[in-house]
Amino acid sequence: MMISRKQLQLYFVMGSSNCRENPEQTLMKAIRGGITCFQFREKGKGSRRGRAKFELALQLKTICREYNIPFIVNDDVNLVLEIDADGIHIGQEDDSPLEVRRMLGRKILGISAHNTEEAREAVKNGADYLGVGPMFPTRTKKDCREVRGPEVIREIRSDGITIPITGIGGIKSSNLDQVIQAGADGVAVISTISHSRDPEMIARELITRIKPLTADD
Ligand SMILES: Nc1nc(C(F)(F)F)ncc1COP(=O)(O)OP(=O)(O)O
Ligand SMILES: [Mg+2]
Repeated sequence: MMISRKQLQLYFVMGSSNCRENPEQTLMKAIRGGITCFQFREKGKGSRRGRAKFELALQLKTICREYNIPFIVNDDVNLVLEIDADGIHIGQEDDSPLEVRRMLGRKILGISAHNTEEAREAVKNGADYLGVGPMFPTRTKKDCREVRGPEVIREIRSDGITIPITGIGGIKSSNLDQVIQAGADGVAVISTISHSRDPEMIARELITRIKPLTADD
């Protein structure tokens, strides 16, 4: 299963600990506002485990399927298989991409990359898209690598890498154009939407800015 450049335009990443209200409500509002892809990233202090994590994943997947939004799971290959998610996102410290690809078959495989070497390796290992960041300072991911900014996307593109790319890390309305002009097909956000008092309005504001900057498929 592929993921299109258009589906990567506004990629909402969220877990219950990122939300002001309940995650189902936050996701529904973000979808109404126009997000184009969703990642369930249930991680960190206060995140759900075991059965509670499974049930929340199922609920959020059901909502995404209703609105034809790709449902990606962060890190957890078994959960992807248990709930038949559309794909997975893994980073440099997670399971090996070749092993994950073997287990997932044709599902979407997203891989984090922080430089051209990691990007090239990820493409060789069959990534369907790259998540590159952190673009700007972020408080969401405590163990993130150094902030390199949109320049690293420009470097990856000038290395001849053409697969879909989304930028992540500290992205908001006022800085997303730099990420797309550097060569990303869209942006991934967590707290810009999940901490907002009006997730629908902020998602709409973001996608309205993104659309004119990105080529349609
Ligand atoms: N979760 C992510 N999603 C993306 C996305 F593609 F959505 F932009 N890019 C990068 C990451 C970071 O992935 P990783 O380095 O494994 O850290 P964590 O598992 O803590 O998220
Ligand atoms: Mg990870």
